Amino acid sequence: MVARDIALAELTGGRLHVAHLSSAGSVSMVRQAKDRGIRVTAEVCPHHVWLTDEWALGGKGDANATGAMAYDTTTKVYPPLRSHEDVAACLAGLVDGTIDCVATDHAPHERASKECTYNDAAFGISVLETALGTLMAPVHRGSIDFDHHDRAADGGARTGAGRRICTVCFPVAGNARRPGDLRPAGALDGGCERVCVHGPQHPAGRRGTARARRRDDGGGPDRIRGGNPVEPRSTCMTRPVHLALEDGSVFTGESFGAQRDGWGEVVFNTTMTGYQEVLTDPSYAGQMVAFTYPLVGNYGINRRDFESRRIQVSGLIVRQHCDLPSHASSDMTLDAFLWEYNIPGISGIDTRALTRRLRTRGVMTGLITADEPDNALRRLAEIPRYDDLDLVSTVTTPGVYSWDNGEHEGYPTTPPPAGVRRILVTDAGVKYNILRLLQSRGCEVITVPAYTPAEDMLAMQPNGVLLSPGPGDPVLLGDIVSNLGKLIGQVPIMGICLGHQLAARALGAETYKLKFGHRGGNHPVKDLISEQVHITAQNHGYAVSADNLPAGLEVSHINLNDYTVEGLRHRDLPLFTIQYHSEASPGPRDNEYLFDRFLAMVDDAKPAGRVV
Ligand SMILES: NC(=O)CC[C@H](N)C(=O)O
Repeated sequence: MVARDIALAELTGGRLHVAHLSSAGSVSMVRQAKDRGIRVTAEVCPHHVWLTDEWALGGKGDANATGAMAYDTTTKVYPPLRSHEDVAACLAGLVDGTIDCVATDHAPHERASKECTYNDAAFGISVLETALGTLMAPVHRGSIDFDHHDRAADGGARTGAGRRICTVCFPVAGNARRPGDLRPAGALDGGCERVCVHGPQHPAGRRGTARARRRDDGGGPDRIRGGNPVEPRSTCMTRPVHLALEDGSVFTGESFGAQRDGWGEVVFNTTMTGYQEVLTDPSYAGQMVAFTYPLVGNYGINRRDFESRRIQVSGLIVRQHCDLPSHASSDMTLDAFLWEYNIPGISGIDTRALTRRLRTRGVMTGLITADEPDNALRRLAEIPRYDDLDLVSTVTTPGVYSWDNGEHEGYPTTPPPAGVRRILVTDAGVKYNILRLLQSRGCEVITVPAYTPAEDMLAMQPNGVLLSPGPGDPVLLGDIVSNLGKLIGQVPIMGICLGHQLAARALGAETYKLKFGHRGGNHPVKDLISEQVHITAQNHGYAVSADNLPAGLEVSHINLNDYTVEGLRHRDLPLFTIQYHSEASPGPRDNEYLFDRFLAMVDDAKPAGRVV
């Protein structure tokens, strides 16, 4: 291929640049072409001047050590790693100027694309951190000069390999998107999130003053560096942050999203997908969510999947976040999304250990901060406790709006056309999918603030009222509970999650706090009416007590994990309630039947003071 292209360049007088030169044959062809005055330039990747195909056998290049590390997927590159002869030829070509520069196109990888068989692994070596380090190996060996300028045979000046390395570290992610955005390491606290420092004199080294960050690449750099004579001086830094918990434990990770402190009740969610819906679910207000699924952000962010207008969690805790999402509808990375809404994230912590701690100790208040751990723990004591906060007032809509695949201020003053049910949704933290599902079932959907007096709601002549989910402890919402007391019995009601808890309290039932709550997409719940078991999406930390239920109220759904109450119905009044997220988003959709059950109840009931 190189010979053909050189011949074409010679024939046409055009210019040829050979990218990723890697074989001895190609080096010699380029050398001869240059000697003959053909306009050809070439580049080589750092790994092709140092690593041989023996690295693929494991043992850090020791061909006799084939074993567990054989076919190390981090060595799968294109062009492939080649023989000693090829490597020597590339090195010689770099030294004598046949090869004009060292170039990399960086290939950071998600762990998953390298933690698989050699055949399945993606091509590429993560060079964001290793490029210079690898290149420095022959420099340290004395085979190549970093700075030396010599005079080539043709009289032109040649520059040392280090001066000819071309690295482009963008996008680095976070807020540094263009070269001009990058600032020196000292500016880390001033807003620059991640800085890549490449240079032979860089004093920090890998374990220097700034924490070295392993790129999301399947562990390539570390695995390749281990045992390598290279003293890597190419460092990618990120801001270390801590997650301090009420029980005195501190998890140290790396900052992503907004660089500011975040605090709230730390809860874990076991869903494997649906991070956009979770982050925008208003029921998470006042909480920092830890995903047990280890990779979050891999399909990016698109506004169609939002469940409210903004991010509602006060912090995000992940094992690994993905900087290179892959999805046709993705507008931005998870990192940028958090940045946009000024929400801090911490990644790189052992979320499994965190989850076990939360399961054992129960949910706890936490603080994400770059402050020293001792300080962080001291400050934790002053942070308001989740159970004492009225969070509904922070998420409810300020005004009435109607839903028609989007929000419209106000509501129609005329009754809906015949046959169309008017459903009011009280917004204590409503999720858009509730509105979507009602609208798709032919309802006129009007959302009202959580504190709307019952009389005002009834004056809007609804056919039914849906009590929305929402954040916080229902015990704190006495006003809403007494208001509901005036509504129950006047109009068919379905309550979801917080709506379920509030309706239960209005009828005289008790609620209590669960140790670590239910948050995920796979909770089995039995519908005692249909006798069917459904897999459900959940997000709640409180539950209705099955003991001493008031007369007329009976349990309709139970959680098959812990037998807690997951639904109630009233024997005499048009009311039923569900503790979990029947609207899904995220999670299994097989619970939408409850909306049909609600509308059947609406259709059975007499219209409240209005003739349809
Ligand atoms: N999703 C919700 O509505 C949650 C209800 C309530 N805040 C709880 O945690 O139990």
